[in-house]
Amino acid sequence: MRDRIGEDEKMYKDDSLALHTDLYQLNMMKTYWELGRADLNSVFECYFRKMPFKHGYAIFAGLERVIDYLDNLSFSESDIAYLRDTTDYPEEFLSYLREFKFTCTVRSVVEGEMVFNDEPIFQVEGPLAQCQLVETAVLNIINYQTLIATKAARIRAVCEDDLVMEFGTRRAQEMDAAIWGTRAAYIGGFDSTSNVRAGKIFDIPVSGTHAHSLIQSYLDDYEGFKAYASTHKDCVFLVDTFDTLKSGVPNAIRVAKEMGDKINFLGVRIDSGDMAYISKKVRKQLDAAGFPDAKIYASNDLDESTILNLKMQKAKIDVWGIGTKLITAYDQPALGAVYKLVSIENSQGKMIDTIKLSGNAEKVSTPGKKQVWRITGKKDGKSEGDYVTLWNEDPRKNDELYMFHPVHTFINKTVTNFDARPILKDIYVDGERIYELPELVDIKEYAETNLSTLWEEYKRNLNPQKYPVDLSMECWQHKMNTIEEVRKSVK
Ligand SMILES: Nc1ncnc2c1ncn2[C@@H]1O[C@H](COP(=O)(O)OP(=O)(O)OP(=O)(O)O)[C@@H](O)[C@H]1O
Ligand SMILES: O=P(O)(O)OC[C@H]1O[C@H](OP(=O)(O)OP(=O)(O)O)[C@H](O)[C@@H]1O
Ligand SMILES: O=C(O)c1cccnc1
Repeated sequence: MRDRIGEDEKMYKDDSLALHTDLYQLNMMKTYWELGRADLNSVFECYFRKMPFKHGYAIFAGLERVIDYLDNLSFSESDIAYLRDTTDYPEEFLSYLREFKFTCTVRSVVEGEMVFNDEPIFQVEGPLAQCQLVETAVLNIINYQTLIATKAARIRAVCEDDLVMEFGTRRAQEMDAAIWGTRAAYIGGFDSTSNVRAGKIFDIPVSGTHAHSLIQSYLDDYEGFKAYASTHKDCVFLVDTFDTLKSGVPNAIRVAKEMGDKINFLGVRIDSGDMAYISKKVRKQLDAAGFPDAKIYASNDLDESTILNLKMQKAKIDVWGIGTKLITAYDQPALGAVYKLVSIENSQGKMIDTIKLSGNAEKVSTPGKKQVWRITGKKDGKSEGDYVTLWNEDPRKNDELYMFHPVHTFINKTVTNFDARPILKDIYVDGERIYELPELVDIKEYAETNLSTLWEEYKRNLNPQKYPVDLSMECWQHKMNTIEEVRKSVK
């Protein structure tokens, strides 16, 4: 009998995340282990192929959770017992898993960094079986969090300096998505969350108004607002339960006047109807009643395109509450990041770079262990593009850099007077973590300053210019040679 928390609970007391992987990873580990290949040195790299939401940049998020996963990666007794019950793995292999210790070197871009398609954003180097095991969880985490941080950045871009509140928990794809999605949204530019636990765990500012149910429970706007106001100092009244202009706002004003200094009447929230039309009317009502500083909050299936449209219509909205469309990445539910083997030790102990071919030129992987360099003009501090090199290259040694499109090579430029910054940083060296996680506010601030190095042309939400992600000549030539070699070998 396994050691369960309770009869009805599926969780195990010693639950671990080691089995948060696809069965095929364990099956491949078994092959490597049985045939003496488990400890061959290997390099895997993670990247995505298309910009999410057709946005000009993505914001990397997920490293904190990946670190939490890797720091604690080991098979528990119940994991081993489960595998014993459900697979034909021999005891020796189960013992190998029981002894498992993560000893890889991990490099990653840091959270808040701008990242682009077709460049490595995460790299794992070490024993083949270990690199293989972590693929699923690493992709699971990075795919989701990077997607949400990017969606948040798109929303932040149209909201300009307005406050943006995250309201997504109730619509999120379960609890983990709510918690980590909220954190990613904060990195991407949101100001606060409604999720109190996320506030507690990550120190994100928590904020909120009240729901229709409060008003419904009193069957009346006035009674509902009065009740809330008599029990809270800060008040934002939800005014659209029955009739925004005829009842909601007039009663909010009445209560605000009656309560005077006893409350901070922060404003009203609108959650339905034509928000351009209604917000303008509401603004007039509040101003006429002597509350020019009261803010108008809006929510209801908002996203960057409705917000932009509302702004175009000169809607008088000051604060935006965003749930569903952010937390579910409604218009693009997956980032599509992949994790590919780029180099493997052969039987003579030599590293051999590998490739995955495809009929589609953009899907052909780039062989070899690589670094990504952010190239920035020294004069203006603006990013010129990312330059992907083989590991042993250092563009800082060059006075000028020839940057060309890896598929359409006629698109090229020569860059001089530049800084080159390697963006893949050491996180673990031989299994030992050497990277200290920054505070979340610092990550958020980093994302913001990082973004200021990007030309406006790459930042607009609609049809942005394509930011260059180029291969160094050596890296490109190496890719061409490898393609040629593989083609010959399969003939
Ligand atoms: N002026 C506007 N311009 C563009 N989009 C708007 C405008 N006003 C509201 N919207 C958006 O249009 C959608 C309207 O949703 P819907 O048709 O469900 O109306 P609703 O007001 O929520 O309905 P109900 O009154 O039944 O709650 C929402 O996504 C909302 O954010
Ligand atoms: O629209 P979203 O972007 O997803 O933002 C979250 C939504 O959640 C609440 O509505 P809900 O109907 O769940 O509860 P309510 O009774 O408070 O309106 C809130 O009023 C928002 O409309
Ligand atoms: O505080 C709010 O207004 C809120 C919180 C969650 C979802 N919708 C609204």
